[in-house]
Amino acid sequence: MTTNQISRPKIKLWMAAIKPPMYSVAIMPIWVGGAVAFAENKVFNVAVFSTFIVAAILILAWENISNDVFDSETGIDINKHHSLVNLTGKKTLVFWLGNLCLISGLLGILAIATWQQDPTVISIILLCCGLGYMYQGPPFRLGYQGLGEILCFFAFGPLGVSAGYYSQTQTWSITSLAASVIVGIVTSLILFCSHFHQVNDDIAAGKRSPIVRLGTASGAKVLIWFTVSIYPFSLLFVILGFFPVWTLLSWLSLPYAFKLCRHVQQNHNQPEKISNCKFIAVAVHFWSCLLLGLGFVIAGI
Ligand SMILES: C/C(=C\COP(=O)(O)OP(=O)(O)O)CCC[C@H](C)CCC[C@H](C)CCCC(C)C
Ligand SMILES: O=C(O)C1=CC(=O)c2ccccc2C1=O
Repeated sequence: MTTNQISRPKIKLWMAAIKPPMYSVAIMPIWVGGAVAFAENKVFNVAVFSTFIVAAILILAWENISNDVFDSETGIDINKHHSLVNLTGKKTLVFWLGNLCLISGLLGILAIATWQQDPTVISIILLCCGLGYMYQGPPFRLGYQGLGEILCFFAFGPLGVSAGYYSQTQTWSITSLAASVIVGIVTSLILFCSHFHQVNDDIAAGKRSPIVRLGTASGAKVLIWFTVSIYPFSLLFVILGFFPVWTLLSWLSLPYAFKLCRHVQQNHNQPEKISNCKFIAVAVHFWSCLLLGLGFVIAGI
C-alpha cells in the first residue's frame, strides 16, 4: 500500500471529525442579526461583527470537541471512528483543547462587552454555552432525552440572532426576533437529520433521540414539515410588514430543501444512504440564512 492510500482515509476521518461545513451554523445567527441591524438602523460595526464571528466559531469548536469527550464516557461513540477521542486516544488533551477554544471564544465576546461597556451580549452567549453544556455534559445530557433540538433552536435562534443584533445596536428588535425563528428552525433541522443513521448506536447507549422516539418513518415526515415551514414563515413575515420583500430571496434555497425532503423520504431507514442528509440540511441552512440576511442588507442600502 502506498503512503497516499494509507493517509487518505486518515485525512477523511480528520475532516469528518473537524466537520468544516458545520461552522456556518455559528456564523449565520450573527450574519442575520447584523443584517437586520443594518436594514433597520443603517449601522454596521465591522470590528464587532468579525470579532463575534471568530468567537462564535471558537465556541462551536468547544461544543463539538467536548461532545466527543462526553460521548466517549457513555460509550455512544464506540463505532464513531471520526471521534476526536478515538482518533487521538488522548481524551484529556482533547478536553483541554476544547476548553482552550471556549476560553478564547469567550474572551472575544468579553472584548465586545468591554468596547460597549455593556454586559448584555456576554450574558446571552454565556446562556447559550450553558444550553450547549446541558445538551451533552453530565449530569444533564439533555440530548440523550431527545431535547437537543429545543436547546439548539433557542441557542442559534432567538438567543444567537438577538445577540448578533444587539452587538450592533445595543437595542432589541421584533424583526430580528421573527428572523431568529427561521434561523432557529433551520439549525435544529441539521441536528434532527444527524440522528437518522445512528438509531442502533443511540438505542444501545440509552440515547432517546427524536428519531429513536418517533421511528425513522415518522421522523422523515416531521423533518419534511419543519423544512417546508420556513418558507411560509418568511412569506408571512413579509405580509405582516416585519420583513422587506427582498428577504424572499431565501426561497432560492428551495431546491436544497426539496433535495433534503426527497432524500430523507426515500432513505430514512437505510443508515449508509441517509448518513449524508445532515450535510444537505447544512446546505439548506447556509443558503436560506445567507439569502435571508442578504435580503435585509439590500433593503437597507
Ligand atoms: C454538538 C452538537 C451536536 C452533536 O450531537 P451528537 O452527539 O448527536 O453528534 P455526534 O453524532 O457527532 O456525536 C450541537 C449541539 C448544539 C447545542 C444544543 C447548542 C450549542 C450552543 C452553542 C455552544 C452556542 C453557540 C453560540 C452561537 C451564537 C454561535
Ligand atoms: O456533529 C453534528 O452532528 C453537529 C454539530 C454541530 O455543531 C451542530 C450545530 C448545530 C446544529 C446541529 C449540529 C450537528 O448536528
